Amino acid sequence: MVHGHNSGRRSSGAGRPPRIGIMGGTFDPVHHGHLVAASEVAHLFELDEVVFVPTGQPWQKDPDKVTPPEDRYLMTVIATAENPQFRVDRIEIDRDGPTYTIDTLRELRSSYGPSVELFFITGADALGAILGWHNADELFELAHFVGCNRPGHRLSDTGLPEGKVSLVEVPALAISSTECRERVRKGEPIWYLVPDGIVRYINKTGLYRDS
Ligand SMILES: Nc1ncnc2c1ncn2[C@@H]1O[C@H](COP(=O)(O)OP(=O)(O)OP(=O)(O)O)[C@@H](O)[C@H]1O
Ligand SMILES: O=C(O)c1ccc[n+]([C@@H]2O[C@H](COP(=O)([O-])O)[C@@H](O)[C@H]2O)c1
Repeated sequence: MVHGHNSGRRSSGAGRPPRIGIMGGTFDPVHHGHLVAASEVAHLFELDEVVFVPTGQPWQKDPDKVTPPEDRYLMTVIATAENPQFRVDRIEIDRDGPTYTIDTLRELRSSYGPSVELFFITGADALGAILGWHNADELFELAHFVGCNRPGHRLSDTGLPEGKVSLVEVPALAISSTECRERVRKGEPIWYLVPDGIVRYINKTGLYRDS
């Protein structure tokens, strides 16, 4: 198990460089689709740790429709707290300006050290849009990308650099944050779509009720 950012010089228990997964997302709210994808990729790629990175200011989304970062961060902490292999990083929440994955990968690469292998985990929809991300070309030099299937989205690596992307099948969960928010707004249950603690956090704070 790898703890903290300065563990890059250590080898993992398997005697190889540590392998760190990075699960970036708006997590508005975090749901079981995110958690299953992270867990399955951790298993398939023998990751030592998965770092969940809630976005600060997702520049391709309408800022008026995105929940404050601190709520999204707290929900991600609650959802991942029981898994010793998962942790949450504030790196994007605490950075000013629009959130670019390239900045996050540069920072994580520099704090973990050069020997660590980084795997950025995305769903099929995010992977399909990756060429429109800030400094897209450089992304693939800093991490290996793992694309996961997602109901309603075609999983493809067409146009992406060879050898830099893996496509994997994870147990398909037709859950989206949009649907969770909409269900809360309509007074419908979201039990079992998200961890129990997220239902309670949303009930306690009143999030999504009037949006
Ligand atoms: N059900 C799912 N299965 C696999 N990957 C998923 C699933 N839901 C989200 N992801 C992936 O997790 C990452 C973060 O997603 P995000 O936080 O935007 O959730 P979302 O459900 O897509 O949200 P929204 O509906 O608000 O767009 C993205 O790479 C996305 O593709
Ligand atoms: O770097 C970018 O330009 C960029 C543009 C869109 C999305 N991303 C990242 O992709 C991940 C999933 O984003 P989203 O919008 O589907 O929650 C998350 O880590 C975002 O920061 C990154």
